[in-house]
Amino acid sequence: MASIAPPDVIRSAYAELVVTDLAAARWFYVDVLGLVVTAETDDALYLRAYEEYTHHSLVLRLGEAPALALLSYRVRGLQEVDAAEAYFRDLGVRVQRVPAGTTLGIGEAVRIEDPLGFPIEFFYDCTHVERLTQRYDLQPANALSRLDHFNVLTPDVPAAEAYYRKLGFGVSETIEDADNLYAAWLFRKQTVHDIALTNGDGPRLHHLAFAAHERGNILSTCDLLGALNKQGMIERGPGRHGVSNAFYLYVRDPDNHRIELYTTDYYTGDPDNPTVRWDVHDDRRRDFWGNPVVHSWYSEGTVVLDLDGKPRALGSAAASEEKVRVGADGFSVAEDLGEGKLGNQV
Ligand SMILES: O=S(=O)(O)c1ccc(O)c(O)c1
Ligand SMILES: [Fe+2]
Repeated sequence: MASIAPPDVIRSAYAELVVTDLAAARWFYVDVLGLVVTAETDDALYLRAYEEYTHHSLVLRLGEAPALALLSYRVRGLQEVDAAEAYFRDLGVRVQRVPAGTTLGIGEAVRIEDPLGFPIEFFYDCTHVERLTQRYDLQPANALSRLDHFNVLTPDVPAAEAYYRKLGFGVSETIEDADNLYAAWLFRKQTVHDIALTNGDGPRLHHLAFAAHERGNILSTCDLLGALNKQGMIERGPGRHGVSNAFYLYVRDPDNHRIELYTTDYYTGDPDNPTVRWDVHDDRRRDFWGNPVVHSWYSEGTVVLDLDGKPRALGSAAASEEKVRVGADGFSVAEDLGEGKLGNQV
């Protein structure tokens, strides 16, 4: 029997995070990161970045405990929402068809619990709102332009990569060695990734990333956090990634969700775009300047909910990149060298 074609996914479009203090989250995402409020209710905030005309790219919903409630992809038309329903019913995963307005601003959609254990949505119709690309009168120094990607923790990266390749995603970069595939970056839009797969106990969310137009926007967030004496919210960076070539900063929000600010990756739109394969022993892979990766970046992630809002149990990862002896991480080599010495110091 002919296999059913996957839905035509355009891009990673929005995520819904559960936060335990909506006012604290509003301060962080609006007053500090500068996201724009499209809509606000007693228990939810609908936020977007300056280049976005679709209703939102981030929903913050008040709840008991921090969690990821949904990762949502936009597809190329309502017929692709139908295609998503057919594809995933055939795949045998849990599928829900939800009416327009289930999420404010979003039309009819299909929601699934994907084979990796994540709550995923596919939609097309949505409310259009003012695109603020040239509203320089509103934009702060650290303005963000758009949601760029999701990064998820999963115990079986090879299986996850195969699942997303079957969904029509291209593989832009990987981190591997002879025995393991530790991480993979996959795309539908013509940049490095819409989804990245990070080896670790999962399903958990590793981070959501927003793109900025230039490094200065990201450095302004660093300066703002310092000025507010909130520099402790910076987890990793600023720096230059090896994988993706992007300039980056990772911050943790009041509920410890990880947000990446990201700029200047590269075009991947030609059909023969080559996959960049990094050896896990190359200490430029995670930070091109060889700066160490902090332990929390490897070990911590956000709990994921199922479609009933219940936290998912975790599967444990077999291999661990963190344990591979690499100078850049400092951390792993330092363990070998005893107290205080960084592996990349002579
Ligand atoms: O740290 S990595 O260089 O592997 C990296 C590359 C791109 C990303 O978006 C990321 O979060 C992490
Ligand atoms: Fe990222």
